[in-house]
Amino acid sequence: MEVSTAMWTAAVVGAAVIYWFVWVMGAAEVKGKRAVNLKMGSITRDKVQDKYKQYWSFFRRPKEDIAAASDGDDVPAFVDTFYNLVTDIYEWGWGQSFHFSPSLPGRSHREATRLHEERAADLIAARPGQRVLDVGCGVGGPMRAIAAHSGAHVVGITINEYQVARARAHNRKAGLHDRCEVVCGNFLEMPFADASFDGAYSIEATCHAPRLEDVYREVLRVLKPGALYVSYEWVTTALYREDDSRHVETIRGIEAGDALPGLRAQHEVAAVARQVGFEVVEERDLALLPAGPWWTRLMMGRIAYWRNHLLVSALTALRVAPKGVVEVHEMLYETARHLSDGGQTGIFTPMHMILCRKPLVAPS
Ligand SMILES: C=C(CC[C@@H](C)[C@H]1CC[C@H]2C3=CC[C@H]4[C@H](C)[C@@H](O)CC[C@]4(C)[C@H]3CC[C@]12C)C(C)C
Ligand SMILES: C[S@@+](CC[C@H](N)C(=O)[O-])C[C@H]1O[C@@H](n2cnc3c(N)ncnc32)[C@H](O)[C@@H]1O
Repeated sequence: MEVSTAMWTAAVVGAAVIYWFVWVMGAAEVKGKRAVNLKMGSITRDKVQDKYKQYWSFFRRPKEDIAAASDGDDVPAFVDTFYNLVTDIYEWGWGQSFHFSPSLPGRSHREATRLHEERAADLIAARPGQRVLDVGCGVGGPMRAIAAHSGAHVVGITINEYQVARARAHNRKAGLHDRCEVVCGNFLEMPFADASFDGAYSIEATCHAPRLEDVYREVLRVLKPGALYVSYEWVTTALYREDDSRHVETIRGIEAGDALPGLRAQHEVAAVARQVGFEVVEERDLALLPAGPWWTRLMMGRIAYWRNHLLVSALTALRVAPKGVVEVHEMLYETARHLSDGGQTGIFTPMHMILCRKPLVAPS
């Protein structure tokens, strides 16, 4: 074979391999966000690396320091930065629902995710004609599933503008834009009138609040008397021991890589709900048996993580993805390790469910 023919053959085969790697292997879970389209939210390309460094130096501090700094008031701005950095990577590698769910034998991750979301809608008895609030809605995976399942009108709030744009685009594409609304705002000071919702839910979102009571008080304010609120909370369980250095490392790793100002203990959640004025109807860790393990989805993906690491490195080298994406991806990889350790040891759960009711008569 002539040299030029060999070179052409190598070039064509190389291009086919790259095409296959980027476009065909693409997303780990849901097609729709491709690696070549990874943006870093509303951060301009040249600022990604700096923003990541600022984020990391803020959240890797001990939780006491985060709470002490401006009394926790800086937290929402850094959470916003976090979601600018991770939203596209989450969509690309996980899907449109940014949460975990118990695994179900014989069911796909997508089905298990949807059933976990529908369970929230059923717990608050959401139905057609109602106006339901999604506290910390992400790009709206749960919102669309709940609107479709219950027939209710869902209003979501997120601090991150980029997520608002993504969620609205997904709502339109799904033909649910008449029943799903998205608002950009802080769930610690919501731009909604008192007693304006028939129900509310939060899925793995209120863990970002520096003080849980602040977000629960806001939810209580906007609910009508008698309305129900369900939350899936990230907490440490009774198995967590502060004197075990491996436990501490796992929990610190989860907090730093997930923009959390400090995980709460499981037993604190109901106390906070009662303190702000809710009646607690039920609370239960949805990760406990007979539920299938939620963390296996993270562990099964080790090979996928390496493929994704190679992809983001190649795309950064080719200047398709902005500088800094590799670091963000690396941080998520580390976080996944801590999360699955937390799940396997049982010291952490991302699905402590609490169901509350706003009393019909305000306590005097
Ligand atoms: C509720 C929160 C987010 C929970 C999860 C949706 C995300 C937590 C960790 C994320 C991921 C970790 C590893 C990534 C992997 C390295 C990459 O190749 C593809 C995406 C990941 C799987 C990513 C996906 C989303 C998570 C599972 C928090 C923030 C309160
Ligand atoms: C892990 S995501 C979960 C999103 C969604 N519940 C889901 O399951 O797909 C957490 C969400 O909480 C939102 N959030 C965090 N802190 C917030 C705040 N102070 N005000 C409003 N939204 C906030 C984030 O922007 C993000 O949308």
